[in-house]
Amino acid sequence: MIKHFTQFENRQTADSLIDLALAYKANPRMHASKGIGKRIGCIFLNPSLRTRASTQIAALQLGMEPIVMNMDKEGWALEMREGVTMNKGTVEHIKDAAGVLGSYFDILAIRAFPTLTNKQEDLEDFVFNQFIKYSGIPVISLESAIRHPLQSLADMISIRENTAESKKPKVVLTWAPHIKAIPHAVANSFSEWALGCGYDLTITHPTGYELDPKFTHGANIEHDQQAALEGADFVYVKNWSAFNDYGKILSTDPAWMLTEKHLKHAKKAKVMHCLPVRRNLELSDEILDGPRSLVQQQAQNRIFAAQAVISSILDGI
Ligand SMILES: NCCC[C@H](NC(=O)CCC(=O)O)C(=O)O
Ligand SMILES: NC(=O)OP(=O)(O)O
Repeated sequence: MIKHFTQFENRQTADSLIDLALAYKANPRMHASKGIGKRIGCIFLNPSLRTRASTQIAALQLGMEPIVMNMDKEGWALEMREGVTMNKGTVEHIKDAAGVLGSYFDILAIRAFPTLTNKQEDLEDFVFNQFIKYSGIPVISLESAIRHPLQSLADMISIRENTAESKKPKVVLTWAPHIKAIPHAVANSFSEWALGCGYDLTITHPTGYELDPKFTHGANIEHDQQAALEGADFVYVKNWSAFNDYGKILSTDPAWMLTEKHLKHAKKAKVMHCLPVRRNLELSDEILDGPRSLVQQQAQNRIFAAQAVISSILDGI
């Protein structure tokens, strides 16, 4: 039983969510009436393909009614700050909006990306936490300013499925080039979950791309990408913008894009990415279309990750 799902809690909870997700993968309708009469609201303040579809499928497989609201495009502009005179662009205060949502739904799920300009606000996960504060019901993160726990849970499921029981895999998170300033959430959460699940994690990136140490404490940081990749069992490819020089792009060096050549000393490595991926910028076609790629499996596991999380929250309602 869990209340909110916003981050890695502990190994035991993670292991039981992974077990439950794998049980749902084997038998998606095994609790088809568990959520009958219950409603989940999925609130998107940013675009999504996988999270939007997989969360609805997960809820439907439990008998729940999902309602999706693209508040960024179709909702009133929300005021998040306390005590302001709303005489500018914002139309409705989060207190009022989240209060209403809390009365309509049994579970609320929110996607709220970072500003990448206001570091303090992003680090507090301000927008996401305003929904928790004012809705008064269980909340699931669909990717907040600093974390993407449903993605990480799906990633841990995918690693488990591709690891022999006796083996402790070497997991590498490698930075990749991008043309835009990209959030830290996926990289933060992947590090938090991989370390929390007891994996041997190496993170490699150009200097200046150090992540928030709160999420990477215990990982081996290696600036030499070749050295980091040696003997890897799993290579997670992801771009993120600088954390210290907040939200900045410090490098677009194409040499960091993972290709087969980079994996000559990691012959068995499986390659992961949360998607969407910019082909031949972040990751090469040859890898994405080849036998190493786990990206489709990861995306499929998003359904069962969400189903395990929703089911565990339903246990407490
Ligand atoms: N939810 C999965 C990733 C979402 C987001 N990617 C992006 O914004 C990609 C945008 C682009 O490629 O233009 C991220 O990395 O946090
Ligand atoms: N991986 C992921 O969260 O994808 P979407 O942004 O499409 O939901």
